[in-house]
Amino acid sequence: MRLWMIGCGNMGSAMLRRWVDSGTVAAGDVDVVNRTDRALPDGVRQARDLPDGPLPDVVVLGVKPQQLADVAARFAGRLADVPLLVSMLAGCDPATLSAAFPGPVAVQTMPNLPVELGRGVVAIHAPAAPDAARATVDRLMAPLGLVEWFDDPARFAAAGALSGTAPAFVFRVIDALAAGGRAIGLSPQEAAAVALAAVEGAAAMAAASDRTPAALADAVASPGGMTREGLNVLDADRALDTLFERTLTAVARRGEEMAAAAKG
Ligand SMILES: NC(=O)C1=CN([C@@H]2O[C@H](COP(=O)(O)OP(=O)(O)OC[C@H]3O[C@@H](n4cnc5c(N)ncnc54)[C@H](OP(=O)(O)O)[C@@H]3O)[C@@H](O)[C@H]2O)C=CC1
Ligand SMILES: O=C(O)[C@@H]1CCC=N1
Repeated sequence: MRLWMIGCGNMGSAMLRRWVDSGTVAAGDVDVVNRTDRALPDGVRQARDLPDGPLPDVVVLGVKPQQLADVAARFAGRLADVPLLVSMLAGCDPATLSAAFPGPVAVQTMPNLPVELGRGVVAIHAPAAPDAARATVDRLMAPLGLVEWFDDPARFAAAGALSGTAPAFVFRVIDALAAGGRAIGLSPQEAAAVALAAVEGAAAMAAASDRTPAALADAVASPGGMTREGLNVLDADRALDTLFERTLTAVARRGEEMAAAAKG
């Protein structure tokens, strides 16, 4: 599959590394347009402009949403006959993408950073995409992790808000657990190592188990033991639930603002 990627920063390069590592795309079949060179897989070509020659099978758009108008002004004409445009721009729906880039079938996605390890989530929204385009997108996204299509825009927005941002919140949780470890006497290095290993093990166990996370938490909490005392703090007044409800509500509200701005 031949790809052109316009904007290949933190998120685009994570996807690209997985595509190349998994053999989904050959590095030599990828041309990246960035404003400056980035560390990308060997064999990927990068430049300041689109290459001459035949059009690719797919254009992947990975700039910031605020840069959509600029890149459309520069590249839309050249891309009019490309079959498929896959965007990762938060808030830019298929209609907005098609208005900016007339011609290709426009597919809105919301990936997250762990796609680099094939352990990510990719939410996809393209209700009008024909079956052939959907099949190409599925082939491209399958090696990245969990792939979910949402025809309903509100559910896509909610899923993307959760999946796109959750890695950042989990990274914060790792740091917060380490801070807790320091507070009870561990060195910074010890606390960081123990917190990360505990989160990694717990996430892997939750993924492998047929028990719910709540049941697994109960399995950790021996009656009358240490864990129950800690859970009592987290659960009091729904403290942790309330914190994440407020967090995701703020995320969703910002997503709505970005979607409104993208529509102009
Ligand atoms: N980071 C994440 O976890 C997620 C990000 N996204 C989406 O991915 C997109 C990119 O985000 P992210 O990777 O974090 O941001 P980055 O800033 O890391 O990447 C943006 C890339 O676009 C390039 N770029 C900017 N302007 C132009 C231009 N005019 N022409 C060509 N290339 C350009 C930048 O190059 P340079 O650095 O040289 O300016 C950079 O490589 C956003 O739309 C975001 O909504 C979606 C889900 C998760
Ligand atoms: O913060 C953002 O807007 C992007 C989308 C989800 C993750 N990063």
